[in-house]
Parts: sequence; C-alpha cells; structure tokens
Amino acid sequence: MFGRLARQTTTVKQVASRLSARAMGTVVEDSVGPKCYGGTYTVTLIPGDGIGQETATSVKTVFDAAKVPVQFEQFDLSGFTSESDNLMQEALASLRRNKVGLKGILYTPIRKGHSSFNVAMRKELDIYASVAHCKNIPGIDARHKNVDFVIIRENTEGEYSGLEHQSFPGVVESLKIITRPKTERIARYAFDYALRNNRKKVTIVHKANIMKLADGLFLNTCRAVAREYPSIQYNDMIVDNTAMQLVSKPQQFDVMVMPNLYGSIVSNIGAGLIGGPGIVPGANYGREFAIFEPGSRHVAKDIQGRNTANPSSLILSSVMMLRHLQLNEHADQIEKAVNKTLSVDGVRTPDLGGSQSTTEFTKAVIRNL
Ligand SMILES: NC(=O)C1=CN([C@@H]2O[C@H](COP(=O)(O)OP(=O)(O)OC[C@H]3O[C@@H](n4cnc5c(N)ncnc54)[C@H](O)[C@@H]3O)[C@@H](O)[C@H]2O)C=CC1
Ligand SMILES: O=C(O)CCC(=O)C(=O)O
Repeated sequence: MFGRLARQTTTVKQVASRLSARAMGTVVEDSVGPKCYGGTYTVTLIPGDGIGQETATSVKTVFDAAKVPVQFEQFDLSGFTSESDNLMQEALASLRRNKVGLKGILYTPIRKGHSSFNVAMRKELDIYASVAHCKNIPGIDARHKNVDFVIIRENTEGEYSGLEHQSFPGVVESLKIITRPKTERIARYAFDYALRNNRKKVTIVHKANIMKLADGLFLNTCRAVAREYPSIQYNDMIVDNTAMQLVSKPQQFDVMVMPNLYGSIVSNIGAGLIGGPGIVPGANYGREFAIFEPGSRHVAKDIQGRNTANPSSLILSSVMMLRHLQLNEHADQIEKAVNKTLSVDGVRTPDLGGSQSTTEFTKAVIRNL
C-alpha cells in the first residue's frame, strides 16, 4: 500500500510540475486532430464504474446499428480496485494516440484511498474546459421550462489540486490553486464558445467576497477577457446567489464560466433542474485531446447491473463526440432518435418516471434511427 502511495505521490508531483510549466507557457503543444484511417476513427472507450458497462453497451449497440465509422479501444479500468495503475497508463497512452475518448465515471473512494482517476486523466492530458449543456427535453417533466444554459468549468486546477496536508493533528490545509494563465484560457474558451454558438451573455461565477485573492484573480481575469468581446454581454455573480437564482429563475443564464468545484456543483443543480443526471451530456476539451462524458458525473453504483440506467447522457455525449469528429450526419441521426424516443414515444427509464429498461430504451432509439 505504501509503495503504491509513494508511486502516486511521485506521479502527482510530476504531473504538477508539467502543469505549472504549461501554465507558465513554457511548453508549447501542437494542436493535432483525431486520427482517421480508411474512413474510420479509433476512439478510446472507458466505460467506468457503476452503470458504465451498461450505458457503454448501449452506445456501442446504437453505433453499430447506425453504422458509425468509429471503432473503440476499450479499457475497463475501475476506481474500486487499487490495481488499475497499469491499465490507467495504457488508457492514457491510447487517449494520446487517438486524441478522443468516450468515458463513463470512475469511482473515487471517500476520505481515504487513491486520488481521483477522473481528475488525474483531465490533468494529465490538460483537458481544461468542461462543457455541460442543461436544456429541457420536450415532454420530460422538469421544475422549470425554457432552461437552456451552458456551464463552462475550469477542469484542471482550483479546489481539485489535491494538495492537502495535516499541518498539526486536527489541522488540515487544503490548497485551492487559481492561476492567471489557466483562468485566461477558460475565460477565453467561454467567450469564444458564446460567439461560436450565437449566445448572448456570459456569467462569471465566483466567491471573491471571501476568497479575495484566489477568486479575486479569477474574477478580474475573466472581466479583462470579457472586455475583448464587446458583442457578448457579461455579468458576475457570487456562487451562493447563483445556486439560488438557478433553482428560482434559471432562464436568466446563458453561458456560465467558473472554477472547478463550483462547476461540479452547478452542473448537478443544472441536471436536477431538467430531469436528472441521466439526460445531461458533457464534454471536456483541451488543445490536443477531448474526452466526452456525462455532464453530471455519477457512478450510480446503487443501480449497477439492474438494466435500469438511463443511457441518454452517455449517448448524447457520444453525439457531441461525433460532432467533434465532424461526423455530423451520424450525430444528427442519433440525437434525433434519442429525442424522439424520449419526447414522442415516451420510452423512459425509471429515473424519468418510466418503467423501461436500459436495453428497451436502446432498442427504441435504434428503431428511431
Ligand atoms: N457527484 C459528482 O459530481 C461526481 C461523483 N463521482 C464519483 O461518483 C461516486 C458517487 O457519486 P455520487 O455523487 O454520490 O452520485 P451517485 O453515483 O450515487 O449518483 C446519484 C444518483 O443519481 C443516479 N443516477 C446517476 N446517473 C444515472 C443514470 N444515467 N441513470 C439513472 N440514474 C442515474 C444514481 O442512481 C444515484 O441515485 C463518488 O464516490 C465519486 O467517486 C465522480 C465524479 C463526479
Ligand atoms: O473523480 C471524482 O470522484 C470526483 C470528480 C468530480 O467531482 C467531477 O468530475 O466532477
């Protein structure tokens, strides 16, 4: 166990030094696109823990039926076992080769044990921008109508730095890292996203009244970037108020940009607003690599193996992946089939109040292709 922890400490240090080199602008990466051979893309698939195998099977079945020119390199790594180190390295090597991944969620032990594989993967590949789109799906019961906002979350630093120590028994220091270069690039990503997607407003979410230095830097840096985009309105909002505004008047939000932990919390609120984690797709982009995974990230161990998981969030994440690969016709075809299945046919898994199984839902999507 100690050997394993020591190895991990070294890895975390190595990753941290590479990250700070990148943040300082001393490492220049080439932007190289995904590889396509003979018309077929190879994509790394990490189904993840809990419902991961069931939802990944659903995606593979739909892709087969739609004759999507993608082949998967699958890695069944798990956060439940401490033996996943080697497989993790193989999966990372595959992601480096393929540039694109589709991923479920890996379990992370609470309070003790290894640090998060999910976070390590994003940091290792510098996949810095998490994008989750919270939009009502017609026909799905939701607390609010006309919800349509996009959460852009810094994915590689903030509260997820994993830098904690006990300075004295009963006293723990946990570091939140905010840097100007990483804030600038996430802010620019958010404003560029707004421009590219014909969105009107970006809300900067922060807690600069309390974390005056860290969130103060985040807020000031985002405001400076905002001034470079005169056609996009912007405002800023303290994260606590944001949570209240989201559950009372979510229609006021368009694009939102925020540090890591707030992004996780806001994505979960967003999922709750429109019908739950089973329907929110998500993507994580870096300069060179992209990983597509459900926007509200859950293992769902409680329903593992029951054939009741809602595969929509992973299927819709795979639709985002197909657009990234410029396989737009396949993306449109699958997205329409999922929407018709949910909205017109009313085929629903139990999380949405239905009684259909994962397999029945998948078959219905295939019928609608
Ligand atoms: N909460 C989060 O944002 C993240 C959690 N994790 C990992 O997940 C583990 C458990 O996380 P929790 O937050 O407790 O959530 P959870 O995995 O227990 O999920 C919350 C609830 O949502 C349901 N659910 C989630 N996806 C579903 C789907 N596709 N279809 C139907 N029902 C679905 C689950 O069945 C469960 O009842 C953690 O230990 C952590 O390792 C990892 C990344 C982020
Ligand atoms: O990997 C984990 O367990 C937590 C990571 C997380 O909160 C997230 O991915 O949103």
